[in-house]
Amino acid sequence: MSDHKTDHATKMTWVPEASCGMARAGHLHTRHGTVPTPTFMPVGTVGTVKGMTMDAVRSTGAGIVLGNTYHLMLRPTADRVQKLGGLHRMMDWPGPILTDSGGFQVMSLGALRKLDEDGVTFRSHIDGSKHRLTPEISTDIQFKLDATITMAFDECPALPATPEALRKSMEMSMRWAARSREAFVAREGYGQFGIVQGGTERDLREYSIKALTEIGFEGYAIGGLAVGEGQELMFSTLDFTTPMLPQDKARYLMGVGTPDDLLGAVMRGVDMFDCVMPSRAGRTARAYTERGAINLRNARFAEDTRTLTPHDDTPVAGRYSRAYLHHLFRANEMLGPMLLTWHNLAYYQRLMRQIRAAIVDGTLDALAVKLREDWAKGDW
Ligand SMILES: CNc1nc2c(CCc3ccc(C(F)(F)F)cc3)c3[nH]c(N)nc(=O)c3cc2[nH]1
Repeated sequence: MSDHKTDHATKMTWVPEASCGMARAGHLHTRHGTVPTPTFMPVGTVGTVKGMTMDAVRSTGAGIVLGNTYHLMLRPTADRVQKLGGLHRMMDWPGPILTDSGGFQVMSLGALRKLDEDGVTFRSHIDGSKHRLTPEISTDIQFKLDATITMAFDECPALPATPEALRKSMEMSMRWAARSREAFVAREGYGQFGIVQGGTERDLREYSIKALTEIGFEGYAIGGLAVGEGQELMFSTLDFTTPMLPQDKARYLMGVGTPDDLLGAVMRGVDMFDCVMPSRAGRTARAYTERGAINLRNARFAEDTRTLTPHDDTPVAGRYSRAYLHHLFRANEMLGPMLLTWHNLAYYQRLMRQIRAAIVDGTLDALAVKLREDWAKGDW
């Protein structure tokens, strides 16, 4: 058995196909299949994309789904997921799975957290039981989950924060990144992503990228954003951050975003995205369409026989009227959130396919103008 440290298994790779300005189109090759980028990854927090069967998720064109260390370590526990054959088998998803390392969720969901240099101690938001996460524990949990892409264990500081507080937090996250890499078991087609921190400070982002690229990861996430800084500050941070990242590795902007966020971030060199918005909106009667978002609980839809979108490329879009969806939400029927989550995820995947095609044929700027015009028009 080779010592996994020296094991030269070819880990996952990202291969460029085309570029248009800062935007890139490529393919992420992994042990569980190849995914075209840019790509939007549906959030599958506790081993399910809420309200969706995996067949439905696949029908939208999704390539990678997300899972979460924080939630799964609490329930059903990493040992049980491992006993059940890992996340792929448990949730019947043969494609790549990316798991977050849990630190972000501890700070946003966990109770009575105690953060120290070694890691974080917290109480479960489910039953109050005491738990600990460190770079080593998080990396080991992600191994047991059989994550295709493992995220380094980091701290995502709340914004606004002073440059001094951001520097201290980022430097600790870089020490945790080294420990996460040390604990990572290299396997053919699997990979681990480092997470760039440093808030909106150029010098801190530069320091963080230097630290992570010296350690060496299969991909790099841009963390510490989409925490209330607003789109303008997020974009200006991307403007100086993505050019400093390795050209030949995938970039993942964590927690982003609205359709307009995705478009702007792809144009600033980002390849991978995750966001709870399309699925959470689907559960709250908010539908994303080519003309912006609409709230289907609104009485104006009660007899609107039109479908949500002219596209009929999913079992939802071409079949159900707004009036029917309005009725389902008013009646509090579970089919409402199911159909609308399906529609919203399909809309996000269609948007990413449109953006990718425009990068390949060099028409991204024209597409951006058209998309923003239509979103601004509002419902037809
Ligand atoms: C919403 N804004 C945001 N989300 C952020 C996230 C969570 C991303 C995530 C991953 C997986 C799931 C899963 F539930 F589907 F599994 C859910 C959410 C971050 N995660 C880490 N590690 N560092 C960051 O610095 C960071 C910054 C983030 N800004």
